[in-house]
Amino acid sequence: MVGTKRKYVFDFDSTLTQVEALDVLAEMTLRHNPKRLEILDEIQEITNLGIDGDISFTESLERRIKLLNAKEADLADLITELEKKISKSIEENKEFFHSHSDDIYVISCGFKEFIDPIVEEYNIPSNRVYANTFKFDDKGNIVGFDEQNVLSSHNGKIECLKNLELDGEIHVIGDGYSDYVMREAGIADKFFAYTENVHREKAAKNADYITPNLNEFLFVNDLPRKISYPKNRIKILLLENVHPDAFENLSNDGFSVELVKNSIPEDELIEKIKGIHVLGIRSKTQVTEKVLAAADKLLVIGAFCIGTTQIALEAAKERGVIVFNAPYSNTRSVVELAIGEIIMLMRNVFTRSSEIHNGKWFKTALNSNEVRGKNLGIIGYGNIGKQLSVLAEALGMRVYYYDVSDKLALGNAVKCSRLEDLLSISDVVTLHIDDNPANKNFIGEREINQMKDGAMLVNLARGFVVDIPALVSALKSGKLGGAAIDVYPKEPRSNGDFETELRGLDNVILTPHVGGSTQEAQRDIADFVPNKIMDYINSGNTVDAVNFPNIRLPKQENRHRFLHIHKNVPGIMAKINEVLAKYDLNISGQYLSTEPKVGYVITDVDKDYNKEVMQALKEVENTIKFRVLY
Ligand SMILES: NC(=O)C1=CN([C@@H]2O[C@H](COP(=O)(O)OP(=O)(O)OC[C@H]3O[C@@H](n4cnc5c(N)ncnc54)[C@H](O)[C@@H]3O)[C@@H](O)[C@H]2O)C=CC1
Ligand SMILES: O=C(O)CCC(=O)C(=O)O
Repeated sequence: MVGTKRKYVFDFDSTLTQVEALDVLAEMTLRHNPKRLEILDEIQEITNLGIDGDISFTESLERRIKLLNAKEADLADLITELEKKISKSIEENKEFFHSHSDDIYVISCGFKEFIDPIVEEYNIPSNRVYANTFKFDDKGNIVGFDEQNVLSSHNGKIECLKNLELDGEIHVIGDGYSDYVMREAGIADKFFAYTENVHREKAAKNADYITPNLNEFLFVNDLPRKISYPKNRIKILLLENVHPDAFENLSNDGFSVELVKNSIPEDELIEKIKGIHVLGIRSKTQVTEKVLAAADKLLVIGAFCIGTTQIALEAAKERGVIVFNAPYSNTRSVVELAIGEIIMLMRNVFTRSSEIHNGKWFKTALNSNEVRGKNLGIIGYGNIGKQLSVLAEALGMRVYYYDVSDKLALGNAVKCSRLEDLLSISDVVTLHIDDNPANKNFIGEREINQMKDGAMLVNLARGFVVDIPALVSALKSGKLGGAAIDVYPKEPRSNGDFETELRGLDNVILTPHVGGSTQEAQRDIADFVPNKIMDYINSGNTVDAVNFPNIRLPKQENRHRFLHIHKNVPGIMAKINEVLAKYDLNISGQYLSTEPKVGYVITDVDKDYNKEVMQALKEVENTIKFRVLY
């Protein structure tokens, strides 16, 4: 055991465990009581009044025990329940309790009958647990508590700690007012407000330090801990109203997450990005080289969408910033909208609908056609294009497709090797090419002229791929029979006014870039992208990264993991391995993946090593980023 001068005094309820034990006991004993809910509320209120110091603790205890109606026999079940409710970060750091056992005390206003067996697992013996004890009658009913015990009285913890006469610096870790007062009374040196389970304003306000979990406490005190860096220190900024599930997923894993509704312009982002470890965006936020240069802590960018050209991907790579996207989450949503729009355009539905909105009845079959048997030309036969192909065939359409890459036809779809072949045969042309800047003005006057007279154009890809003035003039002249446009060369950063030359034209469906905006897609993205982010932060995995060598890593158990991102220059791996050899590390696995510009090497090592090796690895020439994970 390691002996130190410092002593650690832990509270029990809501600190070592996630719950207040007497509340759990009440849930059990009142299970069959018809007034259960009322009594539970009352007990909870009394608990809080006691914890916050608003009524005397003795009074709180007396009133609760009376309402509890518990028996000695209930305690075994309570202990079983509490064993399942140990605070997450306490459970993770069992090793700390074992290695520092001699310096750890529990001072609680709870009861030894259930605290002792719980903390025994954490190597804290009964003689270092200070708590109340129950009084039982001869039938085994809990009828009271030992009133002589100082802990049953108001501010009893002060008295208890004083009586212990501990030497050395005393740190108190707890969630309530009764913990803080030990510091206020001058018998503890520091009070850490423990907020993993409950954030009590009074305790937090009076704390020397607010610790959201034990990892943070161990980190700031440089004590042995399960994880290298407390997750609450990792700051995540999510822009553009990403689905709240993303916030939940990332916060539940312990990260500090901020949600912002809109996209923010470059100059604001340059300021806001400082100190941020993870940035989440959708299609509007431009992550430029200047933004990346200001991003002093940035590790990952999550694009909560498919497209990633809004991000300076190369610059991110060179700075060791990994980019993930959600390549499939909104595919189906785009496809369904495309199908709907194709039918609406072919039936001229929006024209008819606008007429009625304007008070005009015009029943006609003019320019209204079924899609069955018509030719659909899909440009870009990727994830969206292919799925659309299958659904369109199911509706009886004849599908033609064109793609720059060689793509296998699904169903009876026919591949066109020249764009003009597709344009000249299609009744509806739909664009699903990617957001590569080279696709600018992909459909212009020349391509429109190659289309059938009266054909329809659908664009759910990117605004810049269509030359809008050419489209407007083709719609006005009647060369094209209609269009459905979801994306625009310039889109606003947030909801509000918007102007486009396409406004007011007949049989033109205009939507505000909502192809992927369904509950299903956004929920799926909010699951997919955070998982990628967490996987990289927590274990170094880069599988599915858009701009980075992909490495799928095995889980490391009982090892430390070195993540080294470097410029891919000759001899760099030799230098890294030279350092590892110099410090005599025992390597259990090494994984390397490189791209022309960067290399990513992961080394799993035995836990005992000279920590100077970390600085030495950071100093290897051409190192971009270095992290240790455990
Ligand atoms: N409106 C919206 O809300 C949404 C729009 N999108 C857009 O849809 C695009 C396509 O998405 P996915 O199908 O998932 O992408 P994908 O990458 O699976 O497919 C794109 C296909 O286009 C092909 N392509 C690229 N340039 C081409 C060209 N000049 N000529 C012919 N083929 C070309 C590629 O070879 C690839 O097969 C995304 O890049 C994004 O810009 C995606 C999701 C939602
Ligand atoms: O809904 C979004 O934020 C963008 C959808 C999109 O265009 C994409 O996923 O690339």
